[in-house]
Amino acid sequence: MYPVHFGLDILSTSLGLFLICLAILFFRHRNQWKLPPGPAWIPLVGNIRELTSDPDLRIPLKRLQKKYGDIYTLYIGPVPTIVVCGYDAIREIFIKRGIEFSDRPALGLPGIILNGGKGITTVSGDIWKKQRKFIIATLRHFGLGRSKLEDKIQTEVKLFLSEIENLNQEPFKMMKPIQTSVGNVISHLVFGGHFRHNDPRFKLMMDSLESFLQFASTRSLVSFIPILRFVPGDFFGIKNIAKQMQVIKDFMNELIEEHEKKFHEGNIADFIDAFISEMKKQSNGENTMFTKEYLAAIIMDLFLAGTETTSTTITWASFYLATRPDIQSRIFAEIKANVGTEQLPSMQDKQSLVYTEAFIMEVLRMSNIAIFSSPHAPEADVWIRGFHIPKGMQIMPDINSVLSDPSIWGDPENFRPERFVSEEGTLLKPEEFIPFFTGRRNCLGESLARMELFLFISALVQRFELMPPEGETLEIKDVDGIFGVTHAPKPFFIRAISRHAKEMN
Ligand code: HEM
Repeated sequence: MYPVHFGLDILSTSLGLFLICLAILFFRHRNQWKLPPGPAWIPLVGNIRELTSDPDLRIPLKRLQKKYGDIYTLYIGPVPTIVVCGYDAIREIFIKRGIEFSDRPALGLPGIILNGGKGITTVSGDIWKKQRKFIIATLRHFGLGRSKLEDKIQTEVKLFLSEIENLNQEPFKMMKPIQTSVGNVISHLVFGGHFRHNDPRFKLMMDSLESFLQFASTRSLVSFIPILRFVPGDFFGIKNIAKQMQVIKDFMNELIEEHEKKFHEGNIADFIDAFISEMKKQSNGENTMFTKEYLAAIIMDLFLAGTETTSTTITWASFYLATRPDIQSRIFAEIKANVGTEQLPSMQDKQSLVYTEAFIMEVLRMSNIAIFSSPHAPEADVWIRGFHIPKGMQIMPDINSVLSDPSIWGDPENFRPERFVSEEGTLLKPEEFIPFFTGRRNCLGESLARMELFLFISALVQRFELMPPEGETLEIKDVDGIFGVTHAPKPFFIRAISRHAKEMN
């Protein structure tokens, strides 16, 4: 008994002291800074109660915006966070004053486990500027936004279509095959090659990526309360996730070593080669970001940022196609009239496939996969609309508040691709359409993602008719509402009926 009591005394005293320190910090914050208003919070867990008050995260966020206005303070665990809602506030802060708000806040636990702050997505200041410039220039060199890359994507589209064909109309979940396909598009750019859909090494790496993303989700308890990592044992799965991250790091390091062995300055074939070349040029410089550690972290970021996002969007698209046969028929009719059914749609066809592109935009708007974008931080102390916010404080743009704003879209709750088509039949591109966010730190892979979405989705509709499994119905209430790193649909089954086989019967 005694040792237990002793242990509890120490624990309760430490906890008490910790809470007092937090309270002091809070009142110092309030006095020192003039933070925007927000709901009362509980030390350590912050506003977790408000954020989890509805399984659909968008509902409490709307409630908070209504009560506290377009800029309010929310405690995510113990971390004070400024939430920015509505297009006007987002434009004012992230576009007009973008230079001041392009940093990232200090790393949370997922970032520490992921790359210790060395990848592109988590860095700030000068390192971020140099890295972003290098990555964009190098990816462009290897075809980003050009026909060179289109050929590589089409290779993956064909493999994806034959995977679906091989299912012989059996019900399947879209996420797995599409994840491998878009992961392979990144592989082409980064490693200069791709992996078979059943390659065990690639599969292990992709599964580990998925586990990491689930762990890093905004709703995982340790993301809210990083101090929980010190709880003995592995109740929160942190050791397990660190092990999975090691699998990914080993995979990346093996590929980097293979590239180093074959490296030839006259034959720079992919992103890794280009980075190694720069590493050699800068090997004498101090504080260089061209090191093997940075390279591994950047590649990991490109996989993480480029795979889950695109595959989740295509999975949402397959849901809307399967549940809205009227829309699916209209897309197919457009493809049939403008491209035919023999050759796959290409980027050249995009201009004539206005309704197909409008459908993709509506999927991006409705599914709204990056609800909180990524956190930003001011590079110095700043004033916004009369509030005084310290350097480095976490600032979250609420993208959903823009993509579902009735004053912009009229009927945001309805899935209606026509909203992106003008009376003259041309594609409308409203500036408030910001699924890739906006400003200086917007999505670095937007042009790649939009190319992939167009080529995969148009080919899917050209070759297959998607529908729910036989005798079953599928509705938005069945799939809506997993708010992890992305807003993903709950797993669901669909069937793909080959249009060619249907015609032959
Ligand atoms: C439908 C697909 C995608 C969506 C909706 C999406 C959305 C986003 C959003 C909202 C951000 C945060 C921007 C910010 O911090 O302000 C972001 C950042 C980023 N995205 Fe994407 N993304 C997609 C696909 C891709 C792809 C294919 C790549 C591959 C290269 C990629 C690479 C990145 C990177 C590297 C960043 C961090 C940029 C930085 O910190 O400077 N994304 N994306």
